[in-house]
Amino acid sequence: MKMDSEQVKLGIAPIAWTNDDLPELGRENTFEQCISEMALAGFTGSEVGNKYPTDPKVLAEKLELRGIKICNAWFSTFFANKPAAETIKNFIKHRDFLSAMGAQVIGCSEQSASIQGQDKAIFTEKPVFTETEWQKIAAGYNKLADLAAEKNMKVCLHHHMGTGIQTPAEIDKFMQLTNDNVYLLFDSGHIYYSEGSQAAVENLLNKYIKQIVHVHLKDVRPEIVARVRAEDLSFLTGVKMGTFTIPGDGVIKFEPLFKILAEANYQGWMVVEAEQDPALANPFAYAVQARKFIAEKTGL
Ligand SMILES: O=C1C[C@@H](O)[C@H](O)[C@@H](O)C1=O
Ligand SMILES: [Co+2]
Repeated sequence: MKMDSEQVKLGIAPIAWTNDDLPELGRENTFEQCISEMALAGFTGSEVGNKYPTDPKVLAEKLELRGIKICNAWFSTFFANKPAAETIKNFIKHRDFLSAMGAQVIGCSEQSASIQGQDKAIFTEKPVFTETEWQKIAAGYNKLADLAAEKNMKVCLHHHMGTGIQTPAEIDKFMQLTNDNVYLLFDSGHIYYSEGSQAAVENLLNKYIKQIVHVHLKDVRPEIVARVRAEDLSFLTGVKMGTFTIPGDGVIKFEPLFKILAEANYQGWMVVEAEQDPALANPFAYAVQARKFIAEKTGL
């Protein structure tokens, strides 16, 4: 399915080079190596990792040399279990940094009670929000959306394993409770991991296609997910074992996803995000392979 390169841009996340959730993975990889290899592999966008310069001017100079733009950076919200003012204060700083970098979306995840970074069984110990918590979350995201709009930006929710907004029902609840200016970040890997079927991935994309403003292209190795489930392992143990990989290297069929996006005239970034152990999965080699796969399937 052909996609229009004027409308859809391709990025890649630094997490394959250096994993912020597991700093021992890729500690040796430098920021310069990471962005140079992204560019060499044919990507024009990146998200932000913890080795990136925090001064927008310095960061922009390094990226411009390589033809790369910042398209998003992860932001953690804690509306259910901390005072809203705390999240809002941090959000404004994050928003202003991303705005200075020219990004148009802000991908957020509700991290209250999240177990994604903890040594807990990912399939059985995730949080479930109470009605009061849902109300706090919805009010908080409505506020963030208004703050983002002040800079002509959009807030989108990253549904994520190990959080209270992981399953289709939880995503539906979030989208119903929030205003129309709160959008969705679609992550193919997280919805497959949660539900275990291609149908769930396609259903979510189809259902919210008009409200999806950012896409993470992530593939899943089902044999690793089966072990994580059978042995009650944590999310990060799974990552180290190879839960995720680049599109085209796992179980997800990406052709139907590209078709849904193209037919809906999706405009925005698609970001390859495949955290693996860089000592086992060379990030540059995987980036080149991912870029080739996307070119073959979309013409981008
Ligand atoms: O967008 C993401 C950011 C990472 O920190 C996270 O754990 C990863 O799985 C993801 O989808
Ligand atoms: Co993601």
